[in-house]
Amino acid sequence: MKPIMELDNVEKTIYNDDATLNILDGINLKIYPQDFIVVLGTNGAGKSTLLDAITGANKVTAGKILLNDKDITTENLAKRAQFISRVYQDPKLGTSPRMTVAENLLLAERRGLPRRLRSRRLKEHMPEFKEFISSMPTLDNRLNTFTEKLSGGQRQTLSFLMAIIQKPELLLLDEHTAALDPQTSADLMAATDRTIKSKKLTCLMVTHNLSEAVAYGNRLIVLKKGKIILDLNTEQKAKLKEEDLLEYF
Ligand SMILES: Nc1ncnc2c1ncn2[C@@H]1O[C@H](COP(=O)(O)OP(=O)(O)OP(=O)(O)O)[C@@H](O)[C@H]1O
Repeated sequence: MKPIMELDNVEKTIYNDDATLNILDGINLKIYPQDFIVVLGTNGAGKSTLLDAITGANKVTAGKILLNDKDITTENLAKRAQFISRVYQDPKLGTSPRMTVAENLLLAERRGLPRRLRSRRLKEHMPEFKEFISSMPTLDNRLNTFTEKLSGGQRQTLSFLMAIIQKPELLLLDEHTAALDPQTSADLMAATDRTIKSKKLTCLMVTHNLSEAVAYGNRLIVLKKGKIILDLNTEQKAKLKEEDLLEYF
């Protein structure tokens, strides 16, 4: 099987006045279709820098990034955003507060299309959006609610739906449940997992939550000081227990 994404010896080096920091230090990773890879690591391990390197928010200093065999190492954020989407930790990022849930979904569905094709006829899309949010009970009957009136959990759920509405080649989840209360976080995580499976998405998820890391995904990588120090495949991950991970922290 061909990988969707390949990181080949990726490095991010920062030169300070008196020190050289290897924030990403020779990352080699192949992400295959329908992989759900969990990324764990202590604070400062390089997780956000890795996601920034993949999206193009931060350019790498060495190595190559391939998307479906095409070298995208020098492509900018906007170009890559057609294929790669990201959900952040902060419920305020990713959604427009003064727009309704349905308007936000329309914006996400039309993103990247030429202006003349960005239909303003929201009404026509309502049945489709109703169906689209039906798997997310927390957003039931909320299509006409202004986003600023939603709870943090509802807003994160909307951010997640906006990130997948165009079915990205690669979905990046950047601790997307971390800012929520434990029950809301668990509910969104379970809904995320169901959706990734049913829509056959390919996903890379950063988390600090060890039980989530054990329970979800088919692969697990641990980052430490910019290097991948553990890379478990599906079989190895199936045998994994939470306590096995403690030694890496
Ligand atoms: N522009 C920069 N200049 C200097 N140091 C940087 C820069 N960007 C990141 N770093 C450092 O690189 C390391 C990795 O940062 P990064 O944010 O990727 O870690 P992380 O694993 O996402 O951490 P966290 O779990 O705290 O979010 C940190 O030590 C950080 O201070």
